[in-house]
Amino acid sequence: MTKSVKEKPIVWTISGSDCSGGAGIAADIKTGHALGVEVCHLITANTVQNANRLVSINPVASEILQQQAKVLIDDKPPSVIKIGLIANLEQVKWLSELLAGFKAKYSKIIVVFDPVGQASVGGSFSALQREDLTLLFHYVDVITPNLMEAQQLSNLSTLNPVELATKIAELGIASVIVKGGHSNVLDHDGLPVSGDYCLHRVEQSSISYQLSSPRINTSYSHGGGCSFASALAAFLAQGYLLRDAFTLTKAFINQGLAKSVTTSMNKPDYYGAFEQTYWPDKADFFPRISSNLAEKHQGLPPFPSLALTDKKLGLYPVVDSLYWLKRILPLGLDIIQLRLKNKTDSELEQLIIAAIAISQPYKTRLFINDYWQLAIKHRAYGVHIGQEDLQDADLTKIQQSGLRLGISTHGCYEFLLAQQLQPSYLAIGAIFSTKTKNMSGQIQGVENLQHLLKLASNIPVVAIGGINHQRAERVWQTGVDSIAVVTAVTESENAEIAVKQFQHLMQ
Ligand SMILES: Cc1ncc(COP(=O)(O)OP(=O)(O)O)c(N)n1
Ligand SMILES: Cc1nc(C(=O)O)sc1CCOP(=O)(O)O
Ligand SMILES: [Mg+2]
Repeated sequence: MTKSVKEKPIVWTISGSDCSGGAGIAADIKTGHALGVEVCHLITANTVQNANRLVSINPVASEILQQQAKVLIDDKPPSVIKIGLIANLEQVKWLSELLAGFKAKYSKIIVVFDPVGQASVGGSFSALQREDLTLLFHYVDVITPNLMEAQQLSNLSTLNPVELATKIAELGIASVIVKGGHSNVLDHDGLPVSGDYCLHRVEQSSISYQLSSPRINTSYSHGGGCSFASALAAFLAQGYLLRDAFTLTKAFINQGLAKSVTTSMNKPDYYGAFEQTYWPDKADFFPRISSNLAEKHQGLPPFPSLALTDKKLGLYPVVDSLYWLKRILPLGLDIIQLRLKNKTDSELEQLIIAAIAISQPYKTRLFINDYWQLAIKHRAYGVHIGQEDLQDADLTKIQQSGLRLGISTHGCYEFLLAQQLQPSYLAIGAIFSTKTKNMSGQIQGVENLQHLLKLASNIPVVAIGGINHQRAERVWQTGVDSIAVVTAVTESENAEIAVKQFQHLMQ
């Protein structure tokens, strides 16, 4: 079904027009449409340029921009505003005032700023210095400089993206993404990589995300920077968390660069336009996630498989007591989880010992949630670990003890990172909202589950969160290997019948 304009999130782009059609507004509109958002455009300057040179800038009067903002704000209010070329100080002042008003009235608007400085064909787009933009920085949520722009913004000469981003964040911007497309970093095999770094401040602390991909060489990248920021804006407008919007954006850029390689080969000396393609859905274009967790476990062998011959895992009940285990184990399931919460240490150990003993006579694989030390100690079949516990869990120990490992993920960043660890299965949640656990901000929906399944290697995937009988069919049709449920079994009128109905659906 096609989305109506009303259903589509709206992104405003406030940037310059590139008459050659490769960068600026043209790139923003093509990117937005490729990714399913509506784009309104306020043109800050009418540039004269072609593939070889930048001839002139020609700013548009702020009064016209203000009139455009005024007629659009009630008619097509933005979820995200993407800012590109700002041509002069008068525009900085106008934009700062506009954003101050919007931020006061519509607190959810996200502002993404791509600080367009140098033209890639040579020449400068604007004489504005970092100091001239100070006022504007107050209203920017995410800034996306390349390495050169990051050096200008930070007043540092280093090429280290961490140092650059940290310094830029001091300007008062919550999230800084330093694009590494122009860096000279090599991977372990001496091949050039393109690494992007994101520093994200949340309240008093900060989180960082680092993505890397093999460098794609093409001379058709004109407008790639604008497309990066507008893709990020489009994903954020669709409700993706920053880490997922960042990952999807990197994949979109890789996909576009790869597409233009063939064109580039025909005309190697011509500087052509970046190709905006479509929703990134090929695993090959998604980046590698660099993180302490991934580095720590590099070289760790895959976790043991679930040895599922050629059938799917099917229904995966997650229960919180021995009562439920005893009731459900005789129903012929391939997998079950004991998820204990709010127990004392001695209660936990006794319950886990008993659960393992009770499940012995059955073919059902018993996973213990959270308590990996006890699962190892008492030789459970497997352990399920969530994102909060993943950093501290000793995966090497779990691996060496022969336990199977399941990992929870919520969105493409966590999914790709967990997949790099090669667990026995990956869970994706929450598919729908659920009363069992507070998953706000992490609801995937069936459409996103479908996108994530395209990134899956041969590791079985479990869908979890808010899945009941009514919703199960749609979820099962995506091709997942298993559906995990809590309340659809434990709060059903008759658990045995509920299990049978799910089993029937997943035959
Ligand atoms: C199959 C499956 N998927 C996800 C979860 C959630 O695990 P986690 O993120 O560790 O959260 P808690 O269950 O500990 O609240 C799960 N248990 N099982
Ligand atoms: C325990 C749990 N983990 C989730 C995740 O997304 O990681 S969702 C969830 C709750 C599942 O319960 P119900 O089937 O009752 O909705
Ligand atoms: Mg947990």
